[in-house]
Parts: sequence; C-alpha cells; structure tokens
Amino acid sequence: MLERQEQISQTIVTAQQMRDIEARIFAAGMPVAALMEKVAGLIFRRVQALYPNLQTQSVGILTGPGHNGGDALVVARELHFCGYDVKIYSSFSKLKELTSQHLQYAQSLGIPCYESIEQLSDCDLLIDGLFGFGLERTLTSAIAQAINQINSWSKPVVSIDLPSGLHTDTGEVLGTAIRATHTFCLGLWKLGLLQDHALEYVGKAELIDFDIPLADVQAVVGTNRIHRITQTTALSTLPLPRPAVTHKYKEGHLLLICGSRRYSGGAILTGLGARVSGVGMLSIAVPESLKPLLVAQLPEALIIGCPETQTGAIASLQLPENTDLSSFNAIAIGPGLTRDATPIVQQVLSSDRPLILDADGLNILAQMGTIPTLQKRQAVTILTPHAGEFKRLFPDLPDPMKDRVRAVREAAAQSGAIVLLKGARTAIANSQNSVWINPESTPALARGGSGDVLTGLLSGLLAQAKSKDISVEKIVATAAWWHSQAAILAGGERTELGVDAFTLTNYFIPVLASAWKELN
Ligand SMILES: NC(=O)C1=CN([C@@H]2O[C@H](COP(=O)(O)OP(=O)(O)OC[C@H]3O[C@@H](n4cnc5c(N)ncnc54)[C@H](OP(=O)(O)O)[C@@H]3O)[C@@H](O)[C@H]2O)[C@@H](O)CC1
Ligand SMILES: Nc1ncnc2c1ncn2[C@@H]1O[C@H](COP(=O)(O)OP(=O)(O)O)[C@@H](O)[C@H]1O
Ligand SMILES: [K+]
Repeated sequence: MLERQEQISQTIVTAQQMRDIEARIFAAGMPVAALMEKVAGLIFRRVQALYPNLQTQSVGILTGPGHNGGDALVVARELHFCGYDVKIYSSFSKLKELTSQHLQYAQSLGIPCYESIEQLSDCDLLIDGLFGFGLERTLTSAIAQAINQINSWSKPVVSIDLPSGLHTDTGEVLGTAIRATHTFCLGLWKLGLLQDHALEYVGKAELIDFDIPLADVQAVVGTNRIHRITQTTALSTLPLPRPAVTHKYKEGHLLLICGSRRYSGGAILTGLGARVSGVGMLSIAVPESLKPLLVAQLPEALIIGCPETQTGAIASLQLPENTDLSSFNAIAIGPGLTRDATPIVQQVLSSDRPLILDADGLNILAQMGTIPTLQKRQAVTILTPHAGEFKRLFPDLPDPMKDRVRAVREAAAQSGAIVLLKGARTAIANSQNSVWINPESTPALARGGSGDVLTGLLSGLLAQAKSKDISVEKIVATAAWWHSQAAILAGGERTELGVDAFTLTNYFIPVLASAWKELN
C-alpha cells in the first residue's frame, strides 16, 4: 500500500469527480464552512511563506460569486489580522451564501471592498478567487475585461484551485483567463492544469493537501483513473535492481529498425536512447550504407546492414542467421525510415512481437488504415505520435490540440494500442480507459531528435520488461518521465537552448543515479 501522500499525488480528477468527492465528505458530516476554513487556512499559510515580506505591502483579493471566492475571503481576513494591507475586489451582485457571509464579515472588519478593478492597481500581490472548478460558461463583459486588465499589470498572482477562466477538465480558456504566477490546486490535481494549452496560465503549480479521505477518492475515481506520473511510480517500474545471476539475453533483446540514406541521424539517436535504457542486447537494422556510421557511434550494438531501395530506404530485412523477428523481446520501427520502407512496417506489424511505432512508422500505419490494421495484431502495440502524426493516424477523433486527454483516450480505445501523445504534458492511454500524464517537463525538448531518443529509451525498457512483471503502460509512462527528467537536468545545467538530442542522452544516467540514491 502506497503512503497517502503518494496516492494523492498520483491522482488527477475532473470537475465532476471533485464534486462527487466533495459531496461524499459533506454527506459524511463535514460542515461546508469548516472545510472552507481549513482549506483557506492552508492557502493563507502558503501565501505567507511565499511572500513573507508583505507586512508593509498590499494584497488585492479577487473574489467571485462561488466558494472559490469564499476561500479567497477567508484568506483576506487572515492576512488582514496579520497586518497585511488588504483590498477586496467583488463585482458580483449574487453570491453563494457562505461567500456572502465572509464578505460581510471582512467588510465589518474595515477591509475595503471595490467593484472596480482599477482600485487594486497599486497592490503588490493579487490572490485570485474569482472562479474555481465551478466555472463552466465563457466569461464575457465586465469580468472578462477585469481579467484582461489584471493580466496587463503583470503583477504576481496566486490563483486558488485554478487560474480563473480555465476549464477544469480541458484547460481551455473560457473567453479569457488569469495568468497566474502560482496556482494552489486544492485537494487533488485538476485535469485542466495538466493540459498543454493551460500551461502559460498556470505558473508554478502546487497541491494543497487538505486531508481528503482516500476511501472517498477511491470510491469516486475507481478504475476510470487518470494517473499523474511520479518519481515513485517511475522508479518502481525500472528493471532495477538486476538479479545477480543473469546474462545479456535475459536483460532484453531489442530490434530497432530505422534510418535511411536521407535520415541517418534518427537511427543514431534512437540507438543512443536504447543504450541508456540498459537493454541487454541491442540490434539495429539500417540500410547497408549507414552501417559504418552506426558502428562508429554504437560499438556495443549489433548493426544489421540491409539491402536498400534506390532512394536509400531499407528494402528488406536481412536478419543474421538463426535469427527471426521472434528472437526479439521488442521491436521499434520508424525514426528516419521514410515512407519507402512501407513493406518493412507491414512485415513487423504482422509479427507477434511487442511493437513500438514512431515517426514514419506511424505515417505508414496511417496510410494502411490505423484501426483495421491494429485490430489484427495479437501482441501489444505502442504508438508515439506528436499532434500532427496523431491527426494523420486518427483523422476522425477529437482534435488533440483541444482536449489531449480525450483524444488519446479515444485513440487507445478504438485501436487497442497504447498511445503516447507527445507534447509539453505527454499523455498516455490504454484501451481500458486508463490515462497517465507526465506532469513535469521542459521546452528544452522542443527540437528535432528528442522524440527519437524517447523511442529508443522506451523500446529498451520494453525489451527488458520480461524480467519484471510490470504492465506495459507503466513502462511507457516511466520512459516519458525519465526522458523529461533528463531534459530538466540538462536544461538546468546548460539552459533550455543547450539540450540537443545527442547531449540529452548524456543526462539519463546522472538523473537516474541521483533519484535512485534518494530512494535507497
Ligand atoms: N471541492 C472541495 O472539496 C472544496 C472546494 N472549495 C472551493 O470551492 C470551489 C468551487 O466552488 P463553486 O462550486 O461554488 O464554484 P466556483 O468555481 O467558485 O464558481 C462558480 C460560481 O461562478 C458562477 N459562474 C460560472 N460561470 C460564470 C460566468 N461565466 N460568469 C459569471 N459567473 C459564473 C456560478 O454561477 P451559476 O453558474 O450558478 O450561475 C457559480 O456561482 C473550488 O474551486 C474551491 O476553491 C473549498 O472551499 C473547500 C473544498
Ligand atoms: N514544449 C515542450 N515541453 C516539453 N516537452 C516537449 C515540448 N515540445 C516537445 N517536447 C517533447 O519532445 C519530444 C519531441 O518529439 P518529436 O516531435 O517526435 O521530435 P522528433 O521526431 O524530431 O524526434 C517529445 O517527447 C515531446 O513530448
Ligand atoms: K481561481
């Protein structure tokens, strides 16, 4: 049984799930006002810790009509008692009862309350309690204008639960939204905060744990779960420690099929990604003319030079004697392949091996017809598209630019594959409706070749999976985690401009070594 904190940290909820959890807590007897008091007390202490020198400065409290506004008003009251100079913005005529009571009390204490946002223009810090997970409609007129005005000031803003204006599930901007410096997400991570297009609004996100009973979380999220990938889950999935008595073939035999005369770098980067996975045996099939290049870069790998088409793509797989596709624990195909290698993709798709398709492997699959082709497969298939490749693979599914989680979920359900949708917050889904989201990454990865490294890494981990009884989707999640943690370490040392794909491969082992040391 994982500790409570870890379980909470792994859970992501939708607005409806949060409402259902909240309803269970209230039905069990927790008074609404007491919960608000507790939550707002925790927010207040975090604000104090983050901005300790505000005694002589002023804090603006933005309040909306619902309980998000109520939270903010409790924070206002506590800051006032601590000597902060507090001002309230409240422009709604109809407030929820509890919110209205807190506003009345704050005013009775002499805290000034304004209907015009201009009155808060001299504040040093703003606390955003306009809307939380209750926001469903697009913001218009006065409130939208107020938010735009706030954003134009570029002041530090702490958003309570979510930056006001974001959709709790999709992260979509509903008209306009607060650009927060910090977001204090309450109780459980809200899905919208982990969707790509929300990121420029969220700032630094942290969870304020207010002791939601795990039984209530379990009862509501059940099996239809969205998991936040954490260091703990990632490390527990790695093929570590190795058994003392083992040999190279027991630690996974991976076949990479990649590269063409035109795109040789993709093969090298995929090979280097596989290398850092620790895989026992690495074979790489490339067009014959690339063989010397690959041997020079990866002396430990078995490089298989294959006959070439006129355009320099692999024409046929010429595996060594006594070897066929069933000799491998996993196969990855795609990076640098070009579409001229279509017959090779067809050949590996009809094998019974766990298969990872990336880049041109995905484009060829799309041409073949994604869903009917994959439905014929017996073994596990992993697809690793970016949004463009995703659209080619699944043209009839929801746009991955709008709601990435819904898109990836439907893609996995319809194809039966495990789908990893690349992005700032990579999302992974299996056909049983479970989703994993990688919560931390860096834009340092936004450059050619990063994805090839991920494919190699993931394939190498998958090939080693036999030696440990761990589900494939968890391995995929671990690869996404490790990939971005390596990039975060590299970016920290070298800036976001210094993480080319080749350099990135040097950071996998250092980042793992320090996380592993921390654990043991
Ligand atoms: N879960 C928990 O355990 C805890 C939850 N807590 C807190 O409660 C928050 C959720 O509170 P909430 O449900 O009252 O909703 P909230 O986000 O404040 O706003 C909804 C209000 O906005 C209104 N409204 C909507 N759209 C609008 C629009 N376009 N333009 C104008 N108005 C619009 C809507 O009005 P209506 O749609 O009914 O007309 C409604 O009145 C949550 O985020 C957290 O901070 C903590 O206190 C304790 C622990
Ligand atoms: N803004 C970003 N923040 C975090 N990670 C990113 C960002 N942009 C791209 N990535 C990651 O970088 C990788 C890019 O892969 P891909 O687009 O396939 O590149 P390539 O095919 O050139 O190797 C993916 O793992 C993706 O999640
Ligand atoms: K808010």
